[in-house]
Amino acid sequence: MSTIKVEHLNKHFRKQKVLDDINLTFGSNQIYGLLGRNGAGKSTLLNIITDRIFASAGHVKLDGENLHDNGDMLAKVFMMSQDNLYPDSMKVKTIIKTTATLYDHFNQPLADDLVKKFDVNLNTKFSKLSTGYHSIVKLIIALCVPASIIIFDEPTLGLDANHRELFYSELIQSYSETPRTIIIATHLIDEVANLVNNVVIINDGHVIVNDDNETVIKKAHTITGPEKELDGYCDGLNIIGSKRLGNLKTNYIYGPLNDQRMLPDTVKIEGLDLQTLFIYLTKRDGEVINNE
Ligand SMILES: Nc1ncnc2c1ncn2[C@@H]1O[C@H](COP(=O)(O)OP(=O)(O)OP(=O)(O)O)[C@@H](O)[C@H]1O
Repeated sequence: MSTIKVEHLNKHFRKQKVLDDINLTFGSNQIYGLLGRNGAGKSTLLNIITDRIFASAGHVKLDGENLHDNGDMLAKVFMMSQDNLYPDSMKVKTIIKTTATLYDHFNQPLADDLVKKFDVNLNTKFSKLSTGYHSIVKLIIALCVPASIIIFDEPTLGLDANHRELFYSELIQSYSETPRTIIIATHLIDEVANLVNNVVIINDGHVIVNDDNETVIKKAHTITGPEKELDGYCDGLNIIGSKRLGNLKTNYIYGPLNDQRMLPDTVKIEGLDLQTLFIYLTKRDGEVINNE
């Protein structure tokens, strides 16, 4: 069991309220996508979970025990972020070796395999690695440590498309061999949409979506038709955005449809992908998307 509970969490930096009464459960052996716009508070939340910074109020518990200042419990949580934790002059092979000595069950065969697959030069100093390889070295370590909760904060920063694909497939492979709780904060929503089984969206310091992937996608619809028929059909539904193309209008809906209502022949309902859903749910007042 490794369940993280975030309870009534608040964080301000001086007068700026960044997290406002956040309540979340990250369940055992699930993969979470933590999504939010720039500055939404994702890294702040993850830094509080891993006790790198303090909450202004509230708690984070792992299996019922407070994580704050709790070395035994914090040892079960590993976070890969863009923060540099390694000395610049340290060679990659020393970083991996040192990490392996810190963890009893570090997966050395996997580390060796990933070094080959990602074509990492073990003799390069950390400071001399390219941006992508900085991320790759940290990803390899995150995949090999025996923590029961692995957090990735922007794991693919700087990775080319081939290396991103490789990372996602290695993550799935590693998860299927050793299930654990995984939280991925990312802006590459399309790329993780089929990888995560739960979606958490933070906006302006609040959780606005917190559900399993299937439920989220079931509630998300694109409905298109001539304006009058479309608006009649969509009356009372939760319309999160609209756009017009010629004589046709599209409404984006997040929430239940009205099953009792007749669907006009001219109106078509389709699914809505996670990225488009995210864009409309987090759109700011007055912000223009897609020439709406
Ligand atoms: N140490 C700090 N001191 C002051 N303000 C901070 C600090 N850390 C974060 N913030 C502010 O808190 C807000 C949330 O930042 P955070 O890094 O958590 O967002 P994020 O969702 O991870 O964003 P991004 O996707 O751009 O990385 C931002 O407005 C940021 O400027």
